[in-house]
Amino acid sequence: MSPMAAAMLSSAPKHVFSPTIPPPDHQAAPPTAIPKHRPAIRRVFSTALRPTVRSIYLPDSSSASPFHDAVGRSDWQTNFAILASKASSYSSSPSSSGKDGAASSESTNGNDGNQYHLVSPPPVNGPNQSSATLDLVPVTNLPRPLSIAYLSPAPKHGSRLRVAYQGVPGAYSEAAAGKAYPNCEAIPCDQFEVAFQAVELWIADSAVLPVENSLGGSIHRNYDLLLRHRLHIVGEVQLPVHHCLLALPGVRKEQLTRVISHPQALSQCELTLTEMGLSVVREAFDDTAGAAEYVANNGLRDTAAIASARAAELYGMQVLADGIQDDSGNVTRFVMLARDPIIPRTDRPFKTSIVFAHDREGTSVLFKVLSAFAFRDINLTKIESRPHRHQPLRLVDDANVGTAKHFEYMFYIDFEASMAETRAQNALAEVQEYTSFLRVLGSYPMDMTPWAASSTTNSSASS
Ligand SMILES: O=C(O)C(=O)C[C@]1(C(=O)O)C=C[C@@H](O)C=C1
Repeated sequence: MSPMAAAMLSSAPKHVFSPTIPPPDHQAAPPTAIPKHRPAIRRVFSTALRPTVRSIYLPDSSSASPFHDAVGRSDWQTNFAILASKASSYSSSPSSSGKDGAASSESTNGNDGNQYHLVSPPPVNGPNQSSATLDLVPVTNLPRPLSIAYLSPAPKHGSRLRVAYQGVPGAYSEAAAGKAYPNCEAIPCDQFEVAFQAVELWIADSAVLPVENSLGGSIHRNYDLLLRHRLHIVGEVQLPVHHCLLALPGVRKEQLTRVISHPQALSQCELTLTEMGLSVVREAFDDTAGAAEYVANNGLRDTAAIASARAAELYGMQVLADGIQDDSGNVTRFVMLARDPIIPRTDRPFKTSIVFAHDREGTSVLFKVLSAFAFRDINLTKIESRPHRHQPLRLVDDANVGTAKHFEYMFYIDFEASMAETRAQNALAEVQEYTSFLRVLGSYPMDMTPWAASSTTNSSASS
């Protein structure tokens, strides 16, 4: 890899900031760092068996220690978090004098039933020095040192790869996680942002999140989060999305007054729902499978959910109509995110994702950026613009009179080339000249797996 590519991929923060752009909201936590001032993620079980990462933000003062409860606890909790909270939960004992200048040491039973080993430091000024602070260290269950195995993004210690996704089991994102990382342990998160945090806090090894759908378009929230967080795109998966209309067993279409689902799913089925002649209001829900679970848990006989066939199975729902997406070739593209970038290669098709902003007036900057790729015959597969949150408006007129303002944007581009290729490095070197901010979000293998259009088309949607 050339020095330029290496610099771009290994030290993203170095080349990304311009004086006009403040640093991101927070940085990825290094493995051993305990997030003292970071909002806590706390686990809440919404069903007895299903751990879901939910973002309930608590002020740090609500925890007895800065470590305790700093990360969500659950079955899949990493040894990191267990170690961190153990290390912090050893309570200090009332003070006790040391004996005759030597460190004292004796055993006692703690309130928690553990046997503790009392250790006091030697008194500094002789035997009568009092109130040496005691550290209580449990004799049993001593904290074990971290080993290199826990510092690896890949689970070399024999466990399965932990992959965070947004939604609950049965969500399309769960299926995408399974396609991206076969045999992974999929970790449900209640929000996209929580999935980012789960990776940053080493609760998960990777996250798989949707960025665009062939019918519904971009999932803007994830574009914004890509910029606010420091994770790298290490891959992509395209998932055919086949929607079903689900209702409680025995419910007929005529009884329905409401359809709930993820906004993307609702928009992907809009025409079909209308054609089906349903007299229903549409309501947004956090995710498709969560909508099905909600209908099932609350016994709602007037409400249907748009979700997958797997969600129907999981939550005991009846499939009223199958294949209700407006196009049989409905596909959602997901990105795979990790704490570290992968090394770009040239032996297979790669894609690179970048984001940039410019602070020069005039529209020709965008034209120049695009021409940097066109000139080198690099195909662009996606362009997205998002409001520049730190600098939403630009004053064109110094006098600030009239309406001489225009919106400022961040531009996201995906192009078909690897950062290991000279033409891609040269294109980015040129782009850097025109822009005030440039960040490579990732250079990763393209998903080339052929997928068949859904065999069930919307015309088969029937009760
Ligand atoms: O709600 C789900 O099941 C999701 O996985 C989310 C999501 C999305 O955000 O676009 C993923 C794929 C489908 O396009 C519909 C919804």
